[in-house]
Amino acid sequence: MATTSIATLQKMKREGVKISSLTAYDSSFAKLMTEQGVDFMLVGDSLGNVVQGRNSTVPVTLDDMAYHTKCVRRGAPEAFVISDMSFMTYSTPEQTYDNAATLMQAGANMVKLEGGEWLEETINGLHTRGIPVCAHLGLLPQSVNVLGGYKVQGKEEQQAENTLRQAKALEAAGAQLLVLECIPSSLGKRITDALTIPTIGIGAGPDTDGQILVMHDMLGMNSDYLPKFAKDFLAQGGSLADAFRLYTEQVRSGEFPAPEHCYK
Ligand SMILES: Nc1nc(=O)c2c([nH]1)NC[C@@H]1CN(c3ccc(C(=O)N[C@@H](CCC(=O)O)C(=O)O)cc3)CN21
Ligand SMILES: CC(C)C(=O)C(=O)O
Ligand SMILES: [Mg+2]
Repeated sequence: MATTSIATLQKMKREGVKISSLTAYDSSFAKLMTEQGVDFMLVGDSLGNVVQGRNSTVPVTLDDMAYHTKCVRRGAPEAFVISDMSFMTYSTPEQTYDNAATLMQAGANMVKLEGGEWLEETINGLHTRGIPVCAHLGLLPQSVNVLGGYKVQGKEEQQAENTLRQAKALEAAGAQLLVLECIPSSLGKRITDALTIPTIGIGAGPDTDGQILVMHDMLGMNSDYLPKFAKDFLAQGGSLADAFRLYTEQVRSGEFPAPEHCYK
């Protein structure tokens, strides 16, 4: 399989080919999902929830992220891998450069940071120093204690305009990819249309340039509670390989996400 790069993802946006991505935390799953056509993987700090059994991503450390990034990289030597910068590892630009370097040297191709305009200088500094950046707007799970829960963001028109403005600012600062989490489909479309960089949605509607899900959610493993945007592909696929293959097929065809996975 051809090696994916940021250039591949840019081309997919230009040509209207939907991007399929999943979180990955270990080598075995990274290998399997890459073989089934998943375009890129995110080593998400959601590992705090699904691997470590915590109730938020706040306790996850940079060492945790580096460890799982190494595991994923070993399973998929040619894949495009993004690693989340964990809580409070990107508070200042200087601190961010050191910590991002640790993740890049662990095997990441790009790092992801949660937040808006306050990150402009940091993103520009990373980009200038050769570290590609994925931004993340909408619901920011590392801010769950500020938000008071995991809620849909950008429902009011003023909030929506604010998010759109931040998206443009982060693109201008050098972000090359943007994750949009838990926002109305209409806002997902507005932001996607306004940017030249690809947008990757999780609960952001069908019109983002690509989709991402937490692997455990798309395998139906989150037994107590599944977010509205999740879908169990193992139930339909019958095997892990088929679940990953079906997911990519349904993202490509636009069958996923369906209206029941989206916010109005
Ligand atoms: N397993 C797992 N899946 C995830 O998607 C995920 C994690 N863990 N951990 C980190 C964050 C937390 N995330 C979450 C968690 C819950 C909702 C959720 O329950 N959303 C409500 C919105 C309700 C509303 O405001 O209307 C929903 O019903 O979908 C959303 C995102 C996404 N990330
Ligand atoms: C939900 C995705 C986008 C994420 O940031 C994570 O898995 O940590
Ligand atoms: Mg994350």
